[in-house]
Amino acid sequence: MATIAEIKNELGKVLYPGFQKSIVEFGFLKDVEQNADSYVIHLDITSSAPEVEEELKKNISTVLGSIGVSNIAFNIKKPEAPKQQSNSTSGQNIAPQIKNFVMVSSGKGGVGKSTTTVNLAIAAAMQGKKVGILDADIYGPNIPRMMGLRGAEVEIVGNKAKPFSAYGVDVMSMGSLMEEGQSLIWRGSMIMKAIQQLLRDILWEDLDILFIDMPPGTGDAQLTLAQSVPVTCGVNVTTPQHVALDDSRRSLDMFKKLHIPIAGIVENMSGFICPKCGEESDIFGMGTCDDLADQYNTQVLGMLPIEPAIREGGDGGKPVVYCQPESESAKRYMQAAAKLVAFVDEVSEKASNEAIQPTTPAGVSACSSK
Ligand SMILES: Nc1ncnc2c1ncn2[C@@H]1O[C@H](COP(=O)(O)OP(=O)(O)OP(=O)(O)O)[C@@H](O)[C@H]1O
Repeated sequence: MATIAEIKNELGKVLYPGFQKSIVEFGFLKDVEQNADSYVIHLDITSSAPEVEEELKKNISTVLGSIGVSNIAFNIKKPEAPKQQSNSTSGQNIAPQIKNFVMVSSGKGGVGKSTTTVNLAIAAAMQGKKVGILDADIYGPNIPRMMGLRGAEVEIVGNKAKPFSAYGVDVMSMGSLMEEGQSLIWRGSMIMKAIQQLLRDILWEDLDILFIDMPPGTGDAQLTLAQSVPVTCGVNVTTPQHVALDDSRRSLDMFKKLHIPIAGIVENMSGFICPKCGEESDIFGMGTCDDLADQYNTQVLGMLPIEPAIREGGDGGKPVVYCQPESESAKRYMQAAAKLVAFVDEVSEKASNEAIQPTTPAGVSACSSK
């Protein structure tokens, strides 16, 4: 007769469908109870998709069968299935009022991902789109500062939070929901819940495009997003040095594995524009992203120079594209946004959301190479 400890130990081998972490690591296993004639496995999962539940039951039965336990009952708590048509791999589309989602990613931190998100989003709004920014960079949420919203109080309506509005764009950030300076150690399950709440519990209006500033790298946040909403396309931000490009490849590979169309690469800190004479000089290299774009069958959306006005705009909450529209950087952001908007329009016209979603079967991680 197996003990509860042995059963829990075996359950540590059961991966959560679509991820490479176990139900125990995610904190989804709540309890194991022994009744007169069965063991009850209590789970609290984040997906409402029936296939996730089925897959879990099957895998748990197999694993426990290997230690001679066959009399199993399940008590699975899960969110209510959304009524809307389901588009993403988990069977969810938790923010159906948003037409398009643009995931802005980078292979590593500090390359200018948030700066790019802010300026591209405002540029798209200036070109007539109804735009929002979701700052999902849980490790360094700095969009509020960049949008001049630092310290602004979140307004709660009913049980939802109302996005801020700045420079013609709706904005919500983890930074506005956490206390300033608060640093959290995020476990996988917390990241998943946080990302889903940022989509579900924020009063997003009907938007043409929601730009999502992701944490750097390729982790649970990216996977959760791709499983929660149909992501229209991804934008990769990198600096031109070859070491940065190597990290970028990981981020671009992630888009491919998640079946997210790649709208393009933004080469940031590409050359330096002298604020005194306006001359452009090469510092980290320029144009190195062209080959990368070719390899991934995509385009370079723009090459943004190191321009003090960009940093000042970010630090001071006065985005360059809006506040200094005559600057070289502002013009390049406008061009990059025009290319991006054209791509978004093309993807959403050509393919139904269903067709552009991750297609990995339950139980196979979207990021595994199997
Ligand atoms: N082209 C640029 N010219 C001048 N300064 C820039 C440029 N791009 C970004 N910066 C500055 O570099 C710093 C880092 O930028 P940002 O916060 O956008 O990077 P990030 O990739 O989002 O970082 P993190 O990984 O911490 O979220 C900021 O101070 C920003 O103002």
